Amino acid sequence: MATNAAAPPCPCYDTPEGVDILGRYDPEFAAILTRDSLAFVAGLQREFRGAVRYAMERRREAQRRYDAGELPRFDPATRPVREAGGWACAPVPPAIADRTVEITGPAEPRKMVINALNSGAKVFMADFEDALSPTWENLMRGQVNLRDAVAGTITYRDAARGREYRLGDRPATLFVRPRGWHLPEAHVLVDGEPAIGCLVDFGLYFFHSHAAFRSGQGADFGPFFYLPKMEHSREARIWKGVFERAEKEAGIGRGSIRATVLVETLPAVFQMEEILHELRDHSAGLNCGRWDYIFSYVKTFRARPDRLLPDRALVGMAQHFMRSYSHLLIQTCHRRGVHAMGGMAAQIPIKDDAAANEAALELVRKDKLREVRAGHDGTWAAHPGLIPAIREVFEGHLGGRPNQIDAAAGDAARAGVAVTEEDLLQPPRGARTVEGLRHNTRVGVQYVAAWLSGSGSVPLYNLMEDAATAEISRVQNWQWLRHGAVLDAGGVEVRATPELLARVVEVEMARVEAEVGAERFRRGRYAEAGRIFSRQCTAPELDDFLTLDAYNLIVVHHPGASSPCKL
Ligand SMILES: CC(=O)SCCNC(=O)CCNC(=O)[C@H](O)C(C)(C)COP(=O)(O)OP(=O)(O)OC[C@H]1O[C@@H](n2cnc3c(N)ncnc32)[C@H](O)[C@@H]1OP(=O)(O)O
Ligand SMILES: O=CC(=O)O
Ligand SMILES: [Mg+2]
Repeated sequence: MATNAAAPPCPCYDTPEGVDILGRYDPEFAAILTRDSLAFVAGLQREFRGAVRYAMERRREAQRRYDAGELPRFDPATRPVREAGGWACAPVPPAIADRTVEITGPAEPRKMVINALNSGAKVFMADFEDALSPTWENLMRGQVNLRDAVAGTITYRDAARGREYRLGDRPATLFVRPRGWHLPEAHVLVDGEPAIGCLVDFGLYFFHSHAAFRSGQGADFGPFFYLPKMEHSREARIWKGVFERAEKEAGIGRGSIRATVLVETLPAVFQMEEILHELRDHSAGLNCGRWDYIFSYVKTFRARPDRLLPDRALVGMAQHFMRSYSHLLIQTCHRRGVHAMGGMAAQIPIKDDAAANEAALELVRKDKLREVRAGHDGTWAAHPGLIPAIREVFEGHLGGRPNQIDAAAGDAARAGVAVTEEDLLQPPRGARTVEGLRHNTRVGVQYVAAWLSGSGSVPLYNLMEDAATAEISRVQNWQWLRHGAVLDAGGVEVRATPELLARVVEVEMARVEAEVGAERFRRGRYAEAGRIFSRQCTAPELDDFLTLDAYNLIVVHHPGASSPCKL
């Protein structure tokens, strides 16, 4: 009997004991997902998963207390940490003394990574978080891009436009933002369970790049990270443990790794000193993640009809609670000797209308001037086209100094120690309108459609939209419906109800279809996005994260991807 010729061995990842890869096999990804790098990631999972589970349970428990009427506040138990004058964070590494302008963008596409590194910004924050839809392809390509960026070998050819991309002479210094603690990575199983997403992001990048980074960009320090969405210093303590383990395994000095923590949840603003204290040997300061912070304000106060937000467009840094947050962050960082980073203005360049473009740039300039006058040491830019204007504002104000950490100057310092719990919680003021409900819906649906299709940051109506800004749209609609907010409809008052939202979704979906064209609408995931967004806005209980709920829709399993080969 004739036998089949031996089948070619099926390509699959070579995994250590207890690790399974369910994502598509690709030889490029296999160079990232090596047996040794996966063993490193698995070690992190096994040591820290219990602590992460506990921290997530404590988040839920705190929320139950807020739902019952308790307000977030400074913790009396950690008063000594806040009031002690005798401690400071480790000195700032010379390589990141000057962070006046930082560009952010997703770690994939590759072209964007090169553009960001060449943008003239001091730092590029490569994002696995708000700006990246965490598909397997994006995550793995992002890892490939960052490895090549650190090695200095990253190039890209845009065949359609006949353009070559390569690194310039003075690339920005790389920071990497892994996902938040709450997100799983369903394509990597450790002991049969989905891995913790941020430990996959951190672990793979650290494993492949720490040596090249430290001998190149970091000048003996690094790698550098941004840490998102924490709610309590116990979560920073887990990162400290992760860093110490990584440093030990890599044989590099304790305190090499540095991280800037985004203060972008309402509970975390009451924990800034404690977070810096936990990370004091690894700290690279704090950042005002203003968009997630607004999202978190709504989420924390989900049960309270007295905390309804006005239209999203009115909740800016001029609101008392936002200004107080930025001032307290600056005071805290400067007291402890680290950078107080500003946040993201949502405007991006407008290509086809010079006057509108100038108006957008002016808004960015004003925002940045407010930041640097308040005492921020640097800030974020969403787009390379904004960097000259932002640099001019920051460098003009700093007058040759790399930062103003020691200056004790600025509005925040002048405000003294006066930022109180009441300041931080003061409800924002402004109108609530049906147009606001419509705008939230139009933006939310388009963002979810883009995210499901693999794009985590998109331009919509001349603004940058990412997971954080989209979350505001979602939770604001939910909050208004939940509490039956009275909305202004051009002089007439109407109440937010599920029926009103259903009508708004119908009208806005039709408008989006007309704007993007019937063909793109049909091929895109707009209808699915409309259903998800509506469901989320009308859910009896608020989902913690839009991206957690929608994550299953972007998971694509290839069960034969890791050894022993099962195909
Ligand atoms: C709330 C937060 O977390 S904020 C931080 C997370 N969010 C982000 O990082 C958003 C970053 N910004 C972006 O993703 C983009 O600017 C967008 C999606 C908003 C707009 O991008 P585009 O539609 O590509 O803009 P546009 O067409 O004007 O781009 C012009 C060029 O600039 C490049 N570019 C635009 N933004 C960036 C960026 N942030 N980094 C690097 N390059 C960029 C584009 O790749 C394009 O390059 P090319 O000329 O070589 O083709
Ligand atoms: O991550 C930044 C934010 O504003 O959210
Ligand atoms: Mg954020």
